[in-house]
Amino acid sequence: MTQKVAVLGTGKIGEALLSGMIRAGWAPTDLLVTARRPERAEELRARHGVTPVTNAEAAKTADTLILTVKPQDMGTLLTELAPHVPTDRLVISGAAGIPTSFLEERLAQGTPVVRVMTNTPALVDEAMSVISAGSHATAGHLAHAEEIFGAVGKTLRVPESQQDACTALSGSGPAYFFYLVEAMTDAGILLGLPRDKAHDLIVQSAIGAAIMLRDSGEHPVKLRENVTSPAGTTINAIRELENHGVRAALIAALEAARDRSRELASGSS
Ligand SMILES: NC(=O)C1=CN([C@@H]2O[C@H](COP(=O)(O)OP(=O)(O)OC[C@H]3O[C@@H](n4cnc5c(N)ncnc54)[C@H](OP(=O)(O)O)[C@@H]3O)[C@@H](O)[C@H]2O)C=CC1
Ligand SMILES: O=C(O)[C@@H]1CCC=N1
Repeated sequence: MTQKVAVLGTGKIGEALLSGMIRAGWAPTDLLVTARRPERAEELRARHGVTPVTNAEAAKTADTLILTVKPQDMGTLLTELAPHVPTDRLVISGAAGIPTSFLEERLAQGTPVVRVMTNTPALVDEAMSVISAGSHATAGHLAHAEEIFGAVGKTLRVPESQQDACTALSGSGPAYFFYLVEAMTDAGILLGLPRDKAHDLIVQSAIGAAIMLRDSGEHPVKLRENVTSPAGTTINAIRELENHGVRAALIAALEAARDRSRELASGSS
């Protein structure tokens, strides 16, 4: 029997997931979407050939519901959905901070819930999605969530107690790398390079470094040491990074992201 999947609140992350599922072979006719604005629903239909429905219709029709609204909109969406979700549906939450218990308390007793934190590289099938079971989710439900999110990249199962930390690392993670590229491109301009050349040099260096990190099996310290020649250029840069507390700043930044994820747990702003 065909499994229907509905993405509810199809914004940036919902659409990234949806497009990846279609690239991976899901039939658009088996994918339902909901949106708050009619023009957004039509945009999704035109772009992907998926079927826009109401939240209630999605709840009644789809076997799996993936909720990709903002944490602050989750309470309202669940209030609307709750009367319509049969307990044999799998409900997946993609929202930062929101614990599975938040959904379980608002849905019918026994509804299986899975929490997933993915990231925007889903757009290029290189997402990192971390997956945790709620109290009624079985191994089969987790495997189904892995199948869906596996369409857009890697998946990893973690205890739910680690979800806020994972949100800080990989959920928000791409933003830190974009920020670094932005800052390093500015440095290139200071050093007299045209912006487009500086951008290309930094992006290719980032891609090369990322592939080495993934494929070489070497520790990042060893990879950095290999670049850092005695009395050379790199060590001068590293000294400045240490002088400016960049390592401490990153630790503090990720701690702040983890804390914000915890704050979002109640779904309030
Ligand atoms: N952006 C990211 O990098 C990541 C985001 N996330 C999580 O994904 C979720 C979505 O984030 P993102 O995609 O960036 O946000 P978006 O605002 O792009 O997407 C959320 C969408 O939900 C719609 N919406 C809100 N309420 C309803 C409703 N009741 N019924 C139907 N649609 C509704 C919004 O409509 P409208 O357009 O009218 O506001 C919007 O299109 C968040 O919970 C976030 O924590 C997780 C990982 C990474
Ligand atoms: O900034 C946010 O809250 C979302 C969650 C992870 C990435 N973006």
